[in-house]
Amino acid sequence: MVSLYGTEIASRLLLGTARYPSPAILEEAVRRSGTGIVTVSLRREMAGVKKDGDRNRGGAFFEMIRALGVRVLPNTAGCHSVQEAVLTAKMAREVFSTDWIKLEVIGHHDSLQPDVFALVEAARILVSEGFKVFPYTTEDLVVGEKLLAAGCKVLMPWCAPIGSAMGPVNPAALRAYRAAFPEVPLIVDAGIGRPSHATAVMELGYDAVLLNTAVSGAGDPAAMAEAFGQAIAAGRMAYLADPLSPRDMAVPSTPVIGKAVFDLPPDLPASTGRAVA
Ligand SMILES: CC(=O)[C@@H](O)[C@H](O)COP(=O)(O)O
Repeated sequence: MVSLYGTEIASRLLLGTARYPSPAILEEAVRRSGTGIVTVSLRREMAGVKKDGDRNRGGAFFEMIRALGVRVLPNTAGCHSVQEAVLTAKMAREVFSTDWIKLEVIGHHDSLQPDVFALVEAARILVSEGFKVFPYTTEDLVVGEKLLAAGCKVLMPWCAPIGSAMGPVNPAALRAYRAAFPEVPLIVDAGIGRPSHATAVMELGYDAVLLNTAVSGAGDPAAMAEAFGQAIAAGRMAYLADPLSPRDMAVPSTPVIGKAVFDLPPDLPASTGRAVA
């Protein structure tokens, strides 16, 4: 269970809904992942409506998402300014009847790195209008503090650029971020490529993982979704089980007391009591 804005969610995997080979495969992936939250890009779906002229396209997709029976976290993917993000969030609130919003304000064309200045500003506006904001951010500690001061109760640092599948490129920064915000639910968002990446960030103590491309772009998205569900649960269990820290020196894993002796020196009295193998 993870608690996000006072709502208890059973799965620690948040799944994106973009770029699946078909709606049926998306549905199957959601089901097999065990996720309790899917994120949906309002802007992307509405843009699709404009492009192909099919005015039902966006509506049909949103209906299908609603029918999945999981919580919807609309997102502002593709927004590049405060105004655009705020407007998209308001439209999403109407379409999905939710005050939850995953806030993305993209600042850099190639890396899709968030514009953290605009992000903080948009978060401040949306919180003041009653939204529960999930900000997609970098692992910058100061930006994290400013987002909390703006009223965010959850932080979502990236582990690598969106869609890159690189996995955690800066584990030390993610560790420092976790340590800096011990009481805040932290969700790693973007850049995860494999289930082992998700396990690794969960072992650092992150509360959940949000991912899309690693599942939708896999050869078998539904099977990959299930693998991610299990990997995230395993990482959480390992974190709670208090894993060892790495050491520089070898430490025998077999106890030496009472071990068998293979070649006793000839002058050793039998009274030493050492076993002879
Ligand atoms: C779907 C969504 O919200 C993405 O913008 C998100 O950041 C996931 O990134 P990946 O596709 O790299 O998992």
